[in-house]
Amino acid sequence: MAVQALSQKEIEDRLAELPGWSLDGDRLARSYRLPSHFAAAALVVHVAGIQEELDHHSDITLGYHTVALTVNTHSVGGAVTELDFGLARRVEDVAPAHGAH
Ligand SMILES: C[C@H](O)[C@H](O)[C@H]1CNC2=NC(N)=NC(=O)C2=N1
Repeated sequence: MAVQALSQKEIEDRLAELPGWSLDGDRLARSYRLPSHFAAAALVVHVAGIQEELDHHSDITLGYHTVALTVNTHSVGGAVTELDFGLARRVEDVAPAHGAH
């Protein structure tokens, strides 16, 4: 079945399982702090690999000791879908190993 926009309630239910993530306008968002700039850059590269694997891509901003991600699903007009939560969960799985919090 084609991917569908999630309802507000479906988004809230899924956000409750993803501490640190929030809805920023029409995008799922999270910022991480990292112990160094290189650690932040390494997280970006790791996430890029996951995004290529999933064929689903966030907008990522690399800061000094920060990485900020926002994502929605272009193919449904920029709504939040299960694909966005799938990416968020994968990022959560790898972020701690980079010292992200
Ligand atoms: C052709 C390719 O599958 C699509 O362009 C993918 C790539 N990455 C994507 N990323 C995001 N965030 N939304 C999409 O709809 C999307 N579509």
